Amino acid sequence: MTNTTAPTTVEVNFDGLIGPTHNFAGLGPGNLASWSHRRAPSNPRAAARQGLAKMVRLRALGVPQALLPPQPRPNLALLRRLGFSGDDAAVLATAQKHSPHLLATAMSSSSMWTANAATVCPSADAADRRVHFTPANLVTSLHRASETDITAMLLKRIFPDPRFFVHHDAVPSSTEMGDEGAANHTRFCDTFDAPGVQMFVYGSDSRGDDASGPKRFVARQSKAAGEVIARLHRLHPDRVVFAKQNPRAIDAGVFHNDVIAVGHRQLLFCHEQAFEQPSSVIEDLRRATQDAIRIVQVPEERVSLDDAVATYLFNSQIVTTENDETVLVAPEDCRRHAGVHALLGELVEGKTFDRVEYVDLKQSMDNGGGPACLRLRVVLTPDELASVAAGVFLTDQLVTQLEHWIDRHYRESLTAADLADPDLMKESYQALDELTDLIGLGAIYDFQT
Ligand SMILES: NCCC[C@H](NC(=O)CCC(=O)O)C(=O)O
Repeated sequence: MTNTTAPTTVEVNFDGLIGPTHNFAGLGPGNLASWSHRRAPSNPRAAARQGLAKMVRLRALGVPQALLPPQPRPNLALLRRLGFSGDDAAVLATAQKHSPHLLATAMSSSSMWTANAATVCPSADAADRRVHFTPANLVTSLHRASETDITAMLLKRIFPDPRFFVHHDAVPSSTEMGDEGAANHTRFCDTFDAPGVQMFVYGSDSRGDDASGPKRFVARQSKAAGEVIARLHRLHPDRVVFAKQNPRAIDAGVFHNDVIAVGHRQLLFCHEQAFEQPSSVIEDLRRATQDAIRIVQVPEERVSLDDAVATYLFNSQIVTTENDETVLVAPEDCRRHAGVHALLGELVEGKTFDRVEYVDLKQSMDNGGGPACLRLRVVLTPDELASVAAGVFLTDQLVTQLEHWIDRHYRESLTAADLADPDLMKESYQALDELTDLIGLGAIYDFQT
């Protein structure tokens, strides 16, 4: 690589920095890992270190890497709104006494999974040539729905210039318009500067075919939300595809489509059970991309739906490195599973991927969040990139600072009983206060004013 290369449009990964109150509370609807680890002790320091190490790996591959800071927890405003009163310590203590579930809701570090923060459309796809953001309403669960307002605020701070960026309100919060953001949204393109085709995947259709929906778990993403976002983001209808999730997959633990499918440039890598009608999805994608798309479907007999969910194979990230290699960044669990590991060997041999790199994200994985859940992809032209708040981009210096910051502020372990500890609240606010300074965002949270 020479440094005379002209600046190009890039895809930046915005990973959620895992917060100091990371814990396991079994809060994720239809999320088997979250449920099976409920009330297990968590390791916030290890969690944050694992997430940061993943960001460092991606940056080393030549992928532009930035972060979104954690949201303030405890969410005292939420607890007060739920009727817990008194001073801060009393609010925490009464919540713990009367509803440990609501206390955990107000302590969740779930904003780490930034694939659910928003749906983002690059300027090349929008009629007004601006980047569009719609924060997700996450209406299915209270702990996640209470992320939306802060997410919207953070995105406006980080992408402030109205010449380049449009920030929409979240889709109205109603179960018929459930929206979980980019986890159910995939964009296909040749190079990042070229116009893309966007696929909106949904589990429920408010127009009344819910009899064919999942039986065991809730469908979190609605078709209506995707339609709203496609309109707001001013996408060309010929370049938008809607695809319905297979209800059997949702019932097997595929609570977001990114548990079963991942796209990058013109490649869609998915399980054959991902969609209700795979052949019509393929046909629609072929038509919209004018046959440019390559689809690699893994059959059930190679990897069962249950094994796909258990290993999070399809929650891998696919990236193009600075040497123009296509690399799959997969959870360690895929290396440990003989069948999945063998399949990945074949995919490398067959040149679907040049290489597979494995990352240890155990703390996030135990709550149902793999590599792809932890990142929000934002495609930016050089001018757009130059206008983004610079402090959120990883640099060698920031990495060292964050490592020290985590080690200084995060507890090694947390149990459900610790969640009401007023010292944990102080530690968490103190950590975030230093962090927002470190990344140049200043005082942005209520507790800082
Ligand atoms: N994209 C991955 C999201 C994982 C997330 N898990 C959670 O919220 C678990 C939280 C807990 O159980 O403490 C979810 O299910 O939405």
